[in-house]
Amino acid sequence: MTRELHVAVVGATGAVGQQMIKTLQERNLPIGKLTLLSSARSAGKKVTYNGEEIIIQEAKPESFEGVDIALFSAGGSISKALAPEAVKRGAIVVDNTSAFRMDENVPLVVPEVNEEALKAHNGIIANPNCSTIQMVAALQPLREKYGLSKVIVSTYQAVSGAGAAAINELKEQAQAILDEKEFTPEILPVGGDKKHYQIAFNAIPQIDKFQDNGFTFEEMKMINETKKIMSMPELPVAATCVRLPVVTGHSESVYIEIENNDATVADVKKLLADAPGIVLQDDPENQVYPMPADCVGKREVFVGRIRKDLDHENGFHMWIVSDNLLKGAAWNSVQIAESLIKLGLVK
Ligand SMILES: NC(=O)C1=CN([C@@H]2O[C@H](COP(=O)(O)OP(=O)(O)OC[C@H]3O[C@@H](n4cnc5c(N)ncnc54)[C@H](OP(=O)(O)O)[C@@H]3O)[C@@H](O)[C@H]2O)C=CC1
Ligand SMILES: N[C@@H](CC(=O)OP(=O)(O)O)C(=O)O
Repeated sequence: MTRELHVAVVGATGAVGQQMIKTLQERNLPIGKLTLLSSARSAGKKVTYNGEEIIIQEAKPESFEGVDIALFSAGGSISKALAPEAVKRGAIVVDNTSAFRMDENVPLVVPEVNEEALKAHNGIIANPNCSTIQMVAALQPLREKYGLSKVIVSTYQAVSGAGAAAINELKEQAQAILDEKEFTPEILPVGGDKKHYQIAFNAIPQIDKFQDNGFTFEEMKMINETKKIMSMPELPVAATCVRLPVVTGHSESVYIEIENNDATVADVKKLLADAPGIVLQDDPENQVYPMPADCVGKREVFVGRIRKDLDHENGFHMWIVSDNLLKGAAWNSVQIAESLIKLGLVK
C-alpha cells in the first residue's frame, strides 16, 4: 500500500496553482498533508481543500521540510531559487516553468508520450510549455504508427496562459471598449518590453520576447521542447504563436508530414479516437469540431478538422484544442505525480 504523501503547491493562488488544488482534490492521490505556498502578499489567505481549511504560507526553503512532491508554478525565478532547496530536503519537484526544461539532466514529460523518461530524474521534472503539451499528445500516436517528418503549427492562445492579471486585463478592456472608455494596456504581450497592446477584440502575434532569429521565445519553446519530448532532435518544427481574446483554451492549427503515404483520413481519425487522453471531435457534415469554450474544465486534448493536404501526399492538417490550465499545466503536473507514484519513484 502507498503511504500518505506530503504534497506542496508553490504558486497556490495563481491561475495554474488554483487548478492544481482543484485537480488534486478531484484525483485520487494518497495525500496526507497539503502545503500551499505563495509570495508574502498572499500569506495568511485560506483555501478549503477536501472540506479542510489550509492557510497559505510564504514560500521559503524551510517550507519543503518533509515534502514528498512539490508542484511549482510561481514563475521561473522562484523555481530557480526554490526547486533546488526542495530537492535538497528530499522532495521531487514537478516544475511548470521553463527554468529547467532544456536541462539535459531534467526529464521533460508528457505522460502519454514519454512517461518512461521519469525514471532518469534527478529530483526535478519539468512540465512542458502548455501549447507544446497538447500538440505532442496528439502527434505521438501518429508518430508511433506512421513516423513523423515535419511539423508546422500556428497557435491561437488564451490569455489565462499569461496568468490571472492577463485575464483581468482582457475583461477590463472589453468592458472599457463597450463603455467607450479609455484604457492603457499593461500586461500583454508577455515579453513586450517596449510596448503593450490591446487584447480585447484583437489578436497579438507575439507571446514572450523576440529572439535573434525572429521567432519569439514561446515559438522556440514549442520547437525545442517538441524535439526533446519526442526524442527527435532532427525533426523539422516551425511555430507561430498568437494571443487571442479567449479566457481559457489554447487552439492550434497543425500541419504534419508523416513517413507513410498509405494512411487515409479515416485511418488517422480512428487512431486518434483510440489514443489515450485524446478526444476526436471531427464531423464536418454536422459542424462538429473542437472549440476552446467547450474544452474548459476538461483534461483531454480535443482533435478535429483532420484533412489530407491537397499537394503533399504525406501531409495532414488538424485542429487541436485543450484547456491550457489543465492539460497544459495543472493536470499534466498532477498526471506526472501519479506516474511517479505508479512507477514507484516516490521514496
Ligand atoms: N506549463 C505551462 O505552460 C504553464 C506554465 N506556467 C508557469 O507557472 C507560472 C505561474 O503561472 P500563473 O498561475 O498563470 O501565474 P499567476 O500570475 O496567475 O500566479 C503567480 C503565482 O506565483 C506566486 N508568486 C509570485 N511571486 C512569488 C514569490 N516570490 N514566491 C512565491 N510565490 C510567488 C503568486 O503568489 P501571490 O498570490 O502571493 O502573488 C501566484 O500564486 C508562470 O510564471 C509559468 O512559469 C503557467 C501557465 C502554463
Ligand atoms: N506562455 C504560455 C504560458 C506559460 O507560462 O508558458 P511557459 O511555462 O512555457 O512559460 C502562454 O502564455 O500561454
